[in-house]
Amino acid sequence: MFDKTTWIRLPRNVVVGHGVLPQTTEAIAELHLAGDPLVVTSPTAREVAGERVVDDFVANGMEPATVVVEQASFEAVERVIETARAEEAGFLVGVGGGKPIDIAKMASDSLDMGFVSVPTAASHDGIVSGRGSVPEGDSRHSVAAEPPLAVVADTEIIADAPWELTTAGCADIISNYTAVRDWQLAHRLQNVEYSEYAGALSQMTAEMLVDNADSIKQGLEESAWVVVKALVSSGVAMSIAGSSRPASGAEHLFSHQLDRIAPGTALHGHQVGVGSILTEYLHSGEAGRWTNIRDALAGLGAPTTAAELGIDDAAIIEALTSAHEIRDRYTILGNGMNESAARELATATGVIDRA
Ligand SMILES: NC(=O)C1=CN([C@@H]2O[C@H](COP(=O)(O)OP(=O)(O)OC[C@H]3O[C@@H](n4cnc5c(N)ncnc54)[C@H](O)[C@@H]3O)[C@@H](O)[C@H]2O)C=CC1
Ligand SMILES: O=C(CO)COP(=O)(O)O
Ligand SMILES: [Zn+2]
Repeated sequence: MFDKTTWIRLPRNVVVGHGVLPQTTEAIAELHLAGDPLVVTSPTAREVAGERVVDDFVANGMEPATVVVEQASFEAVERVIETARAEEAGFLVGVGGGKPIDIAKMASDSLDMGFVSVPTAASHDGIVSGRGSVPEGDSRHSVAAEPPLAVVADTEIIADAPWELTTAGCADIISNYTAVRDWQLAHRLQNVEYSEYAGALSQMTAEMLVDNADSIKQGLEESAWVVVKALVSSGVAMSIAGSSRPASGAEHLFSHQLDRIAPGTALHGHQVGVGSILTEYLHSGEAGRWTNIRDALAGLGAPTTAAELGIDDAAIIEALTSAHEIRDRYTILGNGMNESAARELATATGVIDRA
């Protein structure tokens, strides 16, 4: 008997473009959500977009409340949940970079409430996905959470964000190459369920971003457009898969370990980009495609070395040798790398200098 079931949870309205922020109210009206919004934002994002979103809600006859969060923590998620209950909010709107969006996403999952994502930076694909990432104990990877009902990405605002956030978003997309490689390997070796559609979409998204690299330049608003579209596509791939597998393999495990070993030093996307150089080398060897990944990252102005990440060599080796331990996700790291193999890999790829 055929007994497969799948739920693909996707945003209904995705609005991307120059000056679309005021269309947030319209994109939400179409969703027929009941009640008033609770806007979850951060101090900077409030200035660049949050206040305007609140004013537009008021102009449309709503009574919005606001919570300003600074850190991605369960304490912040709890604060949002309590405020939503106290204010009797009907739905949540995350305005900002990855942190306020994750917090709104996680809170809406607990509250069983609709959630809308208004990214002010294109820093990674969490701004459009149904995955939430808040550190808990030793865990840094994402978990299933409420996907946004709508995404409103104003490229004028995103293009004005610090450039490194955009190059981090690019690198998060480029890392899809190795994530899919790891997923296919896990399918072949461990019979992990693989989705051809999600794998192909994720891989194509990385290819299209690299093919369009010429239009990704500091000061060009088109860059924000290209990167946001790629992040949406990557988020859809994760929704089709029902997991982060299409966009997260060993390069993400490496990055999650760096988040523990050297917290707050480098951006998520930049770390996974360097991780991708390393794991592509493991997949295809010295003559393989790792140089294409490195050159694509370098061309976009994303880091390709430990020094450019601002992370010391010892932390790179520690992350490489411990990354296989942190999640039940089979990758090219297998049962783990020993220290000499990790050092050889990191020096062969130029991520660290030979001692
Ligand atoms: N849910 C998921 O699947 C994923 C979640 N994450 C999480 O996302 C977080 C990192 O995301 P980020 O976006 O880097 O963090 P973030 O929300 O802290 O933003 C980074 C910085 O950019 C500033 N910023 C944002 N937009 C701006 C604008 N338009 N103009 C000026 N400044 C602006 C913010 O104020 C902040 O200082 C981490 O907590 C990480 O764990 C990372 C990857 C995937
Ligand atoms: O960052 C992600 C995809 O780009 C999410 O991956 P994780 O599930 O490893 O956190
Ligand atoms: Zn990522």
